[in-house]
Amino acid sequence: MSSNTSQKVAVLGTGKIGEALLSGMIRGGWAPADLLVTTRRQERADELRTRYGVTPVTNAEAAKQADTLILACKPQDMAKLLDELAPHVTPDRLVISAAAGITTAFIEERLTESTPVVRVMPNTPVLVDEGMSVISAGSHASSAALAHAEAIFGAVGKTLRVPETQQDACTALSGSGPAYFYFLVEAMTDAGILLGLPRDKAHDLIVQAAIGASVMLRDSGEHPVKLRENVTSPAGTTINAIRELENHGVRAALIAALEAARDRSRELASGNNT
Ligand SMILES: NC(=O)C1=CN([C@@H]2O[C@H](COP(=O)(O)OP(=O)(O)OC[C@H]3O[C@@H](n4cnc5c(N)ncnc54)[C@H](OP(=O)(O)O)[C@@H]3O)[C@@H](O)[C@H]2O)C=CC1
Ligand SMILES: O=C(O)[C@@H]1CCC=N1
Repeated sequence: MSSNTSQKVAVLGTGKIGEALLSGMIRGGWAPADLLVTTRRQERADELRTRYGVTPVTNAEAAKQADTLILACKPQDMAKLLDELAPHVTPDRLVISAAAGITTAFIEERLTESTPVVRVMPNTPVLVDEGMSVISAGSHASSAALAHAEAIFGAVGKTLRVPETQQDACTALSGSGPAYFYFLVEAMTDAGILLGLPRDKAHDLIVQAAIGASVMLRDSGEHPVKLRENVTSPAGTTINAIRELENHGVRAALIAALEAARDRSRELASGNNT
């Protein structure tokens, strides 16, 4: 929904993801006058007002003034935020949570009965309009509510609807996903250093390989196995590297890593917040 509908959207807990979303919404045509933000620290509120022209308010004011409330604090801070909001949120509001692990039921049981809640798992490429936001409806969210969430998060990348039972898995794959690629780039750049390349050249080579491979994955329609086979010449260089990756259990490590991320997402929902 764009600014000409005069719907107000508030981002509550405007940190990294909240700001990324806010900046994307403004790029996508939302009027800063229709965007409210809440923060814990005054200096952060001032920073957001100066940078984007949005209006900092308290959580209670956000609930009173905004039609859509996007909860973007850490899962560990969610219960406290909901305690502050609960007296002020009426069921004509749409509540969207971007917090890992937090279920729509967790939110619904703390708000006025029948308040529509949508759970979204974005990722940091929303900063460059290449995000992926995975969206699920709570028990009182209509298809219009889902479409509204899609309009907001669709301004900064793609969206995908899934049943909420798949959200923890999607968090492991997509929410955390960019971190794994950065980790690979970091490790492969170190390999370049070992092989005698200057760090800046190694970095540029790996980043461009990542961009080229990503565009081919997205646009070629080929299976990743086929794309990898095309690089892997008989008795060539690549197969020697692949053998080492398999010897070191990299495939199994990735499977175990994503399973651990999925499990942590589940834990956050069950109140294990340490
Ligand atoms: N980072 C990522 O890649 C992704 C994060 N997420 C989810 O997004 C959420 C935010 O993550 P991220 O942006 O990284 O975290 P940040 O810590 O950057 O942002 C959270 C913000 O919430 C503020 N805050 C906490 N409690 C309150 C409150 N009661 N009232 C107002 N503001 C409050 C914090 O203030 P202060 O700065 O003072 O602590 C902080 O600025 C998390 O739930 C995370 O699971 C989802 C997808 C990807
Ligand atoms: O690490 C985290 O918990 C958050 C959620 C997904 C990405 N970052």
